[in-house]
Amino acid sequence: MGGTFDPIHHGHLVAASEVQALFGLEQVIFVPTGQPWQKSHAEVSPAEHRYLMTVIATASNPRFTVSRVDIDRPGPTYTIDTLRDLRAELPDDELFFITGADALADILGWKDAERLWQLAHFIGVTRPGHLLSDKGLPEDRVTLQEVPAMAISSTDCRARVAEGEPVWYLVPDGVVQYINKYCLYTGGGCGAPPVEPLRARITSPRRTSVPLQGDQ
Ligand SMILES: Nc1ncnc2c1ncn2[C@@H]1O[C@H](COP(=O)(O)OP(=O)(O)OP(=O)(O)O)[C@@H](O)[C@H]1O
Ligand SMILES: O=C(O)c1ccc[n+]([C@@H]2O[C@H](COP(=O)([O-])O)[C@@H](O)[C@H]2O)c1
Repeated sequence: MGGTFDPIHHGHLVAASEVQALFGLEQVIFVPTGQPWQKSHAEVSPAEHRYLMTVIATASNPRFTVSRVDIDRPGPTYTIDTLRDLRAELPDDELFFITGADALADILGWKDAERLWQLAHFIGVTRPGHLLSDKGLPEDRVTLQEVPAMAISSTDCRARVAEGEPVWYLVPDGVVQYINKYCLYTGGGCGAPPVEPLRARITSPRRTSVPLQGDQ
């Protein structure tokens, strides 16, 4: 499932969980966009924040994982590249791309749209306020799927935080706390240290200030 996830919310998670169960998918890979070229760049939070919120939101589900392919690839994010990268990582697996009704309606305007169908099967899910239709799309490569209606959008979540309104239960608890910690969506930072790519921290040497028993 590709998305800007700014922030990830329960609408994304319910749709992914429902499709995973109905289609018997081994795993759902959440792929936060690097530079979503159809959204105003100035308004999109740094990719590392969006990636970490997605990791926090999905951590408890053994069928959910998060990929860095889009945020590690420079330049605008195109699904044709996402699917090629995932295909290279998973050469033997069948790929499904989960997308909401609003995104599905625009898909013919995506880069190399006519080639997308060779790389994955597309599952379009219902979304309150948007008509779900596969008109003009190849029938054998697109499946429409009704999912429990969650009238939540990232836009609304950002607006609520900016107004000082709660986003509890619209997004996972850990994401609420992450938003507060880094003062996201408030129009200014709050002195929290900037996030570094997780990769860089994992590869740096481990240190402990607590001497282990028997040391000295
Ligand atoms: N409530 C929802 N129900 C079903 N699908 C959703 C829902 N919210 C988002 N999606 C789908 O999830 C994918 C990623 O969405 P995205 O990260 O852009 O979230 P968003 O809520 O639409 O964000 P924004 O409000 O910033 O545009 C898209 O395919 C979108 O259609
Ligand atoms: O490939 C494209 O041209 C393209 C254009 C717009 C959106 N997408 C993908 O659609 C998914 C949802 O995007 P968004 O902007 O609604 O978060 C995400 O995976 C995007 O990379 C892809």
